[in-house]
Amino acid sequence: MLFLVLGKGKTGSLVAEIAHERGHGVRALDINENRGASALTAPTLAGVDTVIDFTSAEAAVQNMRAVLALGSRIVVGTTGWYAHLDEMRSKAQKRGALLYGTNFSIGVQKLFRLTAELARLDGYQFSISETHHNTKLDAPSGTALTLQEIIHAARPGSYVPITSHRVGDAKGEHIVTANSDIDVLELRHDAASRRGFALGAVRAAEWLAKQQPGAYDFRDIFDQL
Ligand SMILES: NC(=O)C1=CN([C@@H]2O[C@H](COP(=O)(O)OP(=O)(O)OC[C@H]3O[C@@H](n4cnc5c(N)ncnc54)[C@H](OP(=O)(O)O)[C@@H]3O)[C@@H](O)[C@H]2O)C=CC1
Ligand SMILES: O=C(O)C1=N[C@H](C(=O)O)C[C@H](O)C1
Repeated sequence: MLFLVLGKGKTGSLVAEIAHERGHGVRALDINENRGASALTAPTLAGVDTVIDFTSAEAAVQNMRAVLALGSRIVVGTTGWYAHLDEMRSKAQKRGALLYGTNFSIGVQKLFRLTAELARLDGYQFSISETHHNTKLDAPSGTALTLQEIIHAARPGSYVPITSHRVGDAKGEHIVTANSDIDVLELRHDAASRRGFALGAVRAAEWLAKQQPGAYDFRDIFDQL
């Protein structure tokens, strides 16, 4: 397959490396080559199976609009753009295809499922802590917001605070804590490197290349990889 990776930063560069290791053709664009989604034209996308975006929230929205308008497929790992989710889902259901996820690590997908199970426990107060590198632009992390949404789905209206920490080059730690008067339960995922995110994104791009137009959340499809 041929993938076009948008963003040559910490994660995008690893996505390109892993896609190449898995035998795919890879092209990559940085901000100077794709400012305002300027590179995302029909000639650039001709022959590309899936575009993969690890840029910024503002750029990702511009990139999704351009890719979907041309009827192409895009995997979006970038976080912080979810105020535009309904718009992007509706565009992708008509033309192209979109797969998005706050976290492409399979370990975190398991954490999501375990959190849904834990959140069914009565008599506990839930809280979330996330720790990332100090160049991260969004807070709370997309993953922490997903964890909060999962707990709210089980316990509507409950107070679930998120604490964000920014430390050195921390790759991404998420802790879900359930506190009662008699005990404390914790679920913790700590990324040792960015490889889990990048590998998940490449596998998602391989999967999306074979799908019909539509909008897909990585949480709903990772079992199919
Ligand atoms: N879903 C997941 O599993 C994961 C999600 N993420 C998310 O991915 C995003 C990127 O993270 P990370 O790699 O750490 O960030 P980086 O800042 O290291 O990389 C982002 C890169 O994208 C570049 N860029 C900005 N706009 C464009 C554009 N229009 N076209 C091409 N490149 C562009 C930036 O350039 P410049 O710096 O010059 O602006 C930068 O080099 C974040 O939102 C992060 O939260 C990260 C890891 C896992
Ligand atoms: O910016 C990051 O680095 C990460 N961002 C994602 C998020 O916001 O949850 C996923 C992962 O934790 C790494």
